Amino acid sequence: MEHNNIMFALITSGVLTLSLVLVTVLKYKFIAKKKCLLGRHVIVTQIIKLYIVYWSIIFSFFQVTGGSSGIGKCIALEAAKIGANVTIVARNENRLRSALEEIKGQCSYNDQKFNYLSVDLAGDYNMVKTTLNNAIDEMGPLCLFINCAGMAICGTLEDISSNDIMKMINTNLISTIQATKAIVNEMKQNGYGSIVITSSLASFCGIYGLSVYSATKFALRGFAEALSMETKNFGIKVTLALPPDTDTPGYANESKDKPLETLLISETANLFTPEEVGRQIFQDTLDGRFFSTVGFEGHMMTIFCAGMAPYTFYLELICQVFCAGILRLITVYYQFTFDKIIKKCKLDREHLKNNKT
Ligand SMILES: NC(=O)C1=CN([C@@H]2O[C@H](COP(=O)(O)OP(=O)(O)OC[C@H]3O[C@@H](n4cnc5c(N)ncnc54)[C@H](OP(=O)(O)O)[C@@H]3O)[C@@H](O)[C@H]2O)C=CC1
Ligand SMILES: CCCCCCCCCCCCCCCC(=O)[C@@H](N)CO
Repeated sequence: MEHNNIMFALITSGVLTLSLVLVTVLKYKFIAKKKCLLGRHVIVTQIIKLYIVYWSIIFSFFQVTGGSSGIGKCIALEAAKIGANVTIVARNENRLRSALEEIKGQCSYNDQKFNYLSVDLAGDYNMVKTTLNNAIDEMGPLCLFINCAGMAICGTLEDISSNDIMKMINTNLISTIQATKAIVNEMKQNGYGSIVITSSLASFCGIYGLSVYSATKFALRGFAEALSMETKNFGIKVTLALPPDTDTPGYANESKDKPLETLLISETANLFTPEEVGRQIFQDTLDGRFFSTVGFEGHMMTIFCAGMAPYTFYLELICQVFCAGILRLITVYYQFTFDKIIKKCKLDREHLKNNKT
């Protein structure tokens, strides 16, 4: 009996090993033809998947808009670490040059290529298209395009100037639409790649003091879902990045005149470092996920606010189907706390005003 068990165990493990090797060889042989696997559902064991995906990234070309600062720069650093050729895009050349030096410092291979492009992505479309496509001609087929340019100007609607409104619409919405339009055809012709649209948790929940900003970020959600539908049959994956408050230069700038209500409500989803957020966005993009966020509240909101967004794996779909109802109840509690914050800030402001008079 003992002898039979040993034989059975040996034969089973032999068959399993052989089938794993066979699957790997077939996948490797089939997939190796693709220059880039980003977003590909490489259905082999996790270890082999990581090896093949990361192997395919070496010397693949990535473009990161808003890559001279904050979250965009951190994503560019992650790409450089695993061997990608990286181009960062922004307006200010001094910041681009210093960011590029930092990114070069993270490279893993001597012949990785790095470049920067100084262009206003919300400016003339033909200039944007020419600039981005010249870089592609120079650096090779585009594998991953990350839209990270954006900014927030905080304040109640009556306090936001029409100039600020146009600035947020141009920077957050027009720049992403124009930059993506400029490269999408190239990616479709290649038949592979990934596009990241950086929105915000404020695209799931309109926030006091971020009315116009939330509008631009809600719009990016619709843009990402539609783009995902348009590109999925061309082997392209779209990732919608939904960061909570992230401690970047942009965050420091927007905090200068941020209403207390906005600060206290946004704090609900905590404050993260750009490294944490950038690493998560990069990893989720490699995994071909549609939603990318960090933190408990962020993940709860992607389950609750899924709507008609594409799901990436069955567990995510099951959570959305069975948890959306109860999460709706939980959001009532959050709305109750937000209302309390807003009432208290209003009362405090009135007391302060009365004490002054
Ligand atoms: N920080 C946060 O709390 C959160 C940020 N986000 C989003 O993440 C993204 C990055 O934010 P963050 O890292 O804080 O921002 P930063 O201000 O740190 O960086 C923004 C980058 O975008 C570039 N940029 C801005 N406007 C343009 C333009 N018209 N054309 C080309 N490049 C432009 C800037 O460079 P230059 O000025 O030289 O052009 C800079 O490189 C934004 O879309 C933001 O809305 C979302 C949620 C939270
Ligand atoms: C379903 C149960 C959980 C519900 C939790 C609700 C929490 C809402 C918090 C919203 C935080 C918005 C941060 C915006 C950050 C941003 O974009 C600004 N820094 C501008 O850059």
